[in-house]
Amino acid sequence: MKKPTGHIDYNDTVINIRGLKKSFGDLHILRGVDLDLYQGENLVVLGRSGMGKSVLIKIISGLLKADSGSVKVLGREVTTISDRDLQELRLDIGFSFQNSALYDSMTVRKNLEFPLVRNQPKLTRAEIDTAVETVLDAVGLSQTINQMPSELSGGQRKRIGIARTLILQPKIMLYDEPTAGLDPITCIEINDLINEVQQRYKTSSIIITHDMTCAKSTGDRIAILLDGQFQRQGNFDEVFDTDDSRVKPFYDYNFIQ
Ligand SMILES: Nc1ncnc2c1ncn2[C@@H]1O[C@H](COP(=O)(O)OP(=O)(O)OP(=O)(O)O)[C@@H](O)[C@H]1O
Repeated sequence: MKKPTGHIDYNDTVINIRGLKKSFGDLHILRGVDLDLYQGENLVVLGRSGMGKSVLIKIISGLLKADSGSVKVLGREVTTISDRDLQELRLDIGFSFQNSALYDSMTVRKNLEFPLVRNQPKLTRAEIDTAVETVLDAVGLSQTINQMPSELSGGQRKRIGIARTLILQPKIMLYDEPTAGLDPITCIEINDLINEVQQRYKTSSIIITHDMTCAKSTGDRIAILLDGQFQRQGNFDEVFDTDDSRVKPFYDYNFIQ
């Protein structure tokens, strides 16, 4: 499916990162990262393994602490935020993990209800049912409501994982390698779903991927993390219009070999 033209507001940002640094001992991973995410935008983050892409989104969502720099998410400075405010902010951030992180002992329905019941205890049974049915419909898996995760394919688990994130109606989605380990057809379906989520839920998203088809079909903008900083940003064609030997292999490996 062709990428739909979104509703990106380039006058409004939901994430602003300036001078972000993070080291683990002598390993200097993020070395002064600057990045903005615009309202309604899908931003794809590329970079070699170990460059710190996952560390970056963990810092954005408050799962890891920055060493220095500023990380503003929906106007809140997460480097100095209180635990209570962070908990509240996290409700606006949907984190789609690589392994889908479903509870294997619960049905799809229970998996989807779980974050709702925990975070919105006053909802009625009917409101919970409607919310579950709505997100399942959004990811095209209404028929799986009573199934166990073990009965689902990898692509279906990925979709349910995304649905479970969407049920809290986050403003920001963070996707960590959404197509990893999936066959090419299922990858295309997940890419389409990411674009549908952007349109339907008006989310702003960061998508970490090594999959160039995913980058091309979901990214309004691509940012490449090189040596601890974002050194190339632009649309897909712009970032790969280069002879930089650190950048070209991403493209060549996927599209030429
Ligand atoms: N909690 C931690 N403690 C120590 N080192 C860590 C921690 N988290 C990440 N690292 C290190 O930081 C580096 C960056 O890790 P990260 O997972 O962000 O890489 P990545 O760019 O997402 O890689 P990949 O593409 O392989 O997923 C790695 O060397 C990793 O070992």
